[in-house]
Amino acid sequence: MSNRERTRTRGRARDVVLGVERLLVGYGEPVCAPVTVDVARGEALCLVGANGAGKSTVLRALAGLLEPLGGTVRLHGEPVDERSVRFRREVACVFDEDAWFAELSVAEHLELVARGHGVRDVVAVVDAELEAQRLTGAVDQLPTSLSSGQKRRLLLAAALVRPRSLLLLDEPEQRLDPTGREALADRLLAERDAGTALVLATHDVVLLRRLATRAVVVDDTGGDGGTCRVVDADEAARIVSDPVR
Ligand SMILES: Nc1ncnc2c1ncn2[C@@H]1O[C@H](COP(=O)(O)OP(=O)(O)OP(=O)(O)O)[C@@H](O)[C@H]1O
Repeated sequence: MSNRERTRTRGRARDVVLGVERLLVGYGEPVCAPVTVDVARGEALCLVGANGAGKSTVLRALAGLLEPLGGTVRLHGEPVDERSVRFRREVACVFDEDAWFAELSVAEHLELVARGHGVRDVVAVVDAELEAQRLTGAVDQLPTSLSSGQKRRLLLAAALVRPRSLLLLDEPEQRLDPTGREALADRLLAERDAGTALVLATHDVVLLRRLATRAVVVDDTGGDGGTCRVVDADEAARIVSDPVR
C-alpha cells in the first residue's frame, strides 16, 4: 500500500492483527512501563528506546516466548499461545538467535522451513528469497561457514519463506553493511505493503523513516497515562537520531 493509499484508507475500519493492552514485561520486576497499542495489516510498528530499555523483552512477550507480568496480547483477537499451530503459522520471528542444524545447507534449511509450514511451491519460493537476500552464491554452504551478515540474511530469509500475518524482528539491521541495510528496508517495505503487520525493535533511523507507520517509545517513565508513549514515525526518528533529547 502506498502512503497515498494509506492516507485514503485512514478512517476506514482497520484490520487489527495484534492487540496489546497494558502489557507489562520483565524478569520478576518490570523492565519498562506497560505497553498499549495495536497493529493492523500493512502497518509497521517500531519499538525505539535506549539500550536495555526493554525492546527485546517486549518482543519476546509478543512472540509468546516470555510470560508477561501483566496485561494481554491478542493475535487476530485470540490470546497468544505459542504452542498452538495457528499462532506458529501466523507469526514469524527474526530474533538474535542462531538456531541451525549444523549439517543442513542454506538451501536445505529454507526448504525445510517452507515445507514444515505447508508451502506449496517450495523451490520457487526459496529461490526467490535466496535472490532477495543475495544468498544465491551461498546455497550449498553450511550455516557455520557463513559470515555474520550472511547468517543474519539467512534468519530473515527463513522468516520470509513461510506464511505469516505478523512479523516480529529484533534489530534486523544488525551486522548488515549499507547495501544490506538498503535491501532490508526494501524487502520489509514490500512485506508491509503486501499486508503483513510488522513489529520491529530498531536503532536505525533510515529503516525507521522508510518503514515505520508508528512507534512505541520503550522506557520506564510511563509517559502516556502510565503507559509507554505511542508516537508517529517523525517523532520516533527524532528520538532515535537524538536519544538524549
Ligand atoms: N534473561 C534475562 N534475565 C534477566 N534480565 C534480563 C534478561 N534479558 C534481559 N534482561 C534485562 O532486561 C532489561 C531489558 O533488556 P532488553 O534486552 O529487553 O533491552 P533492549 O531495549 O532490547 O536493549 P538493546 O537496545 O541493548 O538491545 C535489561 O536491563 C537487561 O539487562
